[in-house]
Amino acid sequence: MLSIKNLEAGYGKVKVLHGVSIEVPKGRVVTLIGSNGAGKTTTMKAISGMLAPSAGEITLGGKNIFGLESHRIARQGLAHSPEGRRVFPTLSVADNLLLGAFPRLTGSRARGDVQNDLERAMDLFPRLKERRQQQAGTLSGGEQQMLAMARAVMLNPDIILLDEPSMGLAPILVDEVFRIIRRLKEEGVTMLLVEQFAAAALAVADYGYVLENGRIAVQGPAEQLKTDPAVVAAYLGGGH
Ligand SMILES: Nc1ncnc2c1ncn2[C@@H]1O[C@H](COP(=O)(O)OP(=O)(O)OP(=O)(O)O)[C@@H](O)[C@H]1O
Repeated sequence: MLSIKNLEAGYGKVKVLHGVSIEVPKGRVVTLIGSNGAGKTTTMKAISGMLAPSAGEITLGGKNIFGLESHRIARQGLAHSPEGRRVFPTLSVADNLLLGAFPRLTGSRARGDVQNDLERAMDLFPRLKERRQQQAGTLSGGEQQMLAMARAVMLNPDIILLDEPSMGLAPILVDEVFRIIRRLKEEGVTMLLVEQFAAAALAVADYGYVLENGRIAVQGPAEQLKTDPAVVAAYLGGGH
């Protein structure tokens, strides 16, 4: 499905990724873990076109998406729910969600029934359903984060990149986010997940990669990583 080979990217002259290779098979959840500054967000941005990668190969369903502009990559069926709360503050919750479907309406992908998808997104995110007419800018931070995630779902994508969906959320909302990820997985949605809660990410994922200083240091089935002494010591110790 999504195949990344020897990806290199950075900011100006500073190289952050030094040849990252990741495979995300169809229907699977793959997690990318690593400490602060390892390059997780940079990897996600380079895949979705928010940042222009400098070298490597990226294909989605066998088609090249390396170096394409982000809106073209979205049309190919890749949704990116970025870190932070990127919503349109003056629009309602429902209109934010409808905008999530926009790339697919203007692209070559099937239009599908947008209204149906809106109802499906509301069912997945009950908190948003209760607030569908509320201005997005007046939602709580956690709710805005959920809205950003729901908007990615609205693209009806082949794959969703989720960058720290639980960041800054109260514990009860973190549980809700993971419940939603689990449900999307049951529906067969392919996901690449970056998460600060490595244990929770490995519990939902099929496979994991550990990024250290812009390189993949360890990879393996999630079950295996959960008991890997180096991974446990660095990422699954107290507090995670
Ligand atoms: N816009 C930018 N300009 C310059 N350097 C940047 C920029 N964004 C990130 N970096 C640097 O790139 C490196 C990797 O950052 P990145 O955000 O990808 O890490 P991360 O693994 O996602 O970290 P975190 O878990 O803290 O979000 C860091 O050293 C960071 O300072």
